[in-house]
Amino acid sequence: MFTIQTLNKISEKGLGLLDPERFAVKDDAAQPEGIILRSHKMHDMTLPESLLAVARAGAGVNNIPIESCTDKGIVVFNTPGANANSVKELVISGMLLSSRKIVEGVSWARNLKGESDVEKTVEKGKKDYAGPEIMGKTLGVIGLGAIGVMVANAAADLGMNVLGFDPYISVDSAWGLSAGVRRAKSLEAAVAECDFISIHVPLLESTKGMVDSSLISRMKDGVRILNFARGPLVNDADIITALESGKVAKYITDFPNAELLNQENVLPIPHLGASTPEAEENCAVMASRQLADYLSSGNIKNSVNFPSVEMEFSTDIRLVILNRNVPSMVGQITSVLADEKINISDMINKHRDEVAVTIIDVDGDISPEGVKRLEAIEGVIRARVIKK
Ligand SMILES: NC(=O)c1ccc[n+]([C@@H]2O[C@H](COP(=O)([O-])OP(=O)(O)OC[C@H]3O[C@@H](n4cnc5c(N)ncnc54)[C@H](O)[C@@H]3O)[C@@H](O)[C@H]2O)c1
Ligand SMILES: O=C(O)CC[C@@H](O)C(=O)O
Repeated sequence: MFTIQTLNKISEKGLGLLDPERFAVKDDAAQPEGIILRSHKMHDMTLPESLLAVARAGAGVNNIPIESCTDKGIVVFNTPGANANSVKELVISGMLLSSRKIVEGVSWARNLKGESDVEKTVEKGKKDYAGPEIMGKTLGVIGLGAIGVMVANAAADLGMNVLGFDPYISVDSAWGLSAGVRRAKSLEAAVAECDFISIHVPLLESTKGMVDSSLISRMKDGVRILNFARGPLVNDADIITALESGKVAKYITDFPNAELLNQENVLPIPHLGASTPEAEENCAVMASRQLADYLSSGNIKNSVNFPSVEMEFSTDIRLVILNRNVPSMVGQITSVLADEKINISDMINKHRDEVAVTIIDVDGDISPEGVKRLEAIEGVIRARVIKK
């Protein structure tokens, strides 16, 4: 039986896939083997010794201490693309809301409650809430992954001129882009001629503060910037200065904070990008499946810190070993098994950057001492036995 701890509310559509005979799902557990979460920040948490895997029901993993997880042999998963459509729809709404003064107009109309001739006042006052269409305007999309590609394509379908920038674009994303999306050769070139700029990159040391005064100075006056990726990608002090001078007309952000709320031209959205039943279910289903598969078979799909690996069971007993990607690991592991007189039925070894995964199906049982000998090999991070 594996214990799965949930650190946020996770859709039952996903958790319901976890067989109750094999998985106990709890929101409080001292020694869980698995964790499923959304935006809960794990950085201050002591990682339990029992923890084998963390599944992020979502895309961003900046709330998870990835390096510590890797060092402790904890496999971290995310759910690429599972909430992309939900974010795309909100980005398109964000462009429309900020261009057409819809929020201001709605708020004005609500305040007419109780007035005698509302129809007449509406027709007279509506001129203050006119705003331009987005068709024919230029959008710059920074980051062309699951969300960026969908945003770029939807904007092109709405008749916008779209420029995309992503120096690390994947082959799949490049194939998925509409022919109408133009490629910008640099970040500066991507933003220079845009009426709207939408950011869709992960929060990393290298992307933190990427929208700062220097980049803003390259933009058109009156540009509207959309941030549905992560707050710290935009330098708050610099965007506030630009909003106050009118250089930036609107900042539409899914990550409001106290300072930004003081700004009239900030459109604050309470992190609703992935808050649709569809996205919540897609993410929960994907996260639950990936976590259950790893715990019960050692197979890995969509991990952000260990390689993908998959092998059908060929016997009833399987060893899953997470190790450093250094020479002679497989030789040392198999010689321990030979010493223990254990026959290997099938085996796979995959590496990614500094780490590797070795799955070995064996014919006989392996003793706890045998597992300890495997774990004692320098470079082995973790070894465990799975019985089918
Ligand atoms: N608001 C929300 O609720 C919500 C929901 C989902 C994702 N997100 C955020 O959006 C981000 C993107 O999500 P995704 O699903 O598209 O991820 P993704 O991994 O599919 O795409 C990210 C893209 O950014 C590109 N990239 C990385 N560094 C770059 C740089 N310096 N310049 C340009 N491009 C760069 C990558 O090559 C990749 O193509 C996530 O990391 C997450 O932080 C927010
Ligand atoms: O779970 C959420 O509501 C937000 C998820 C989102 O920020 C993500 O990175 O996928």
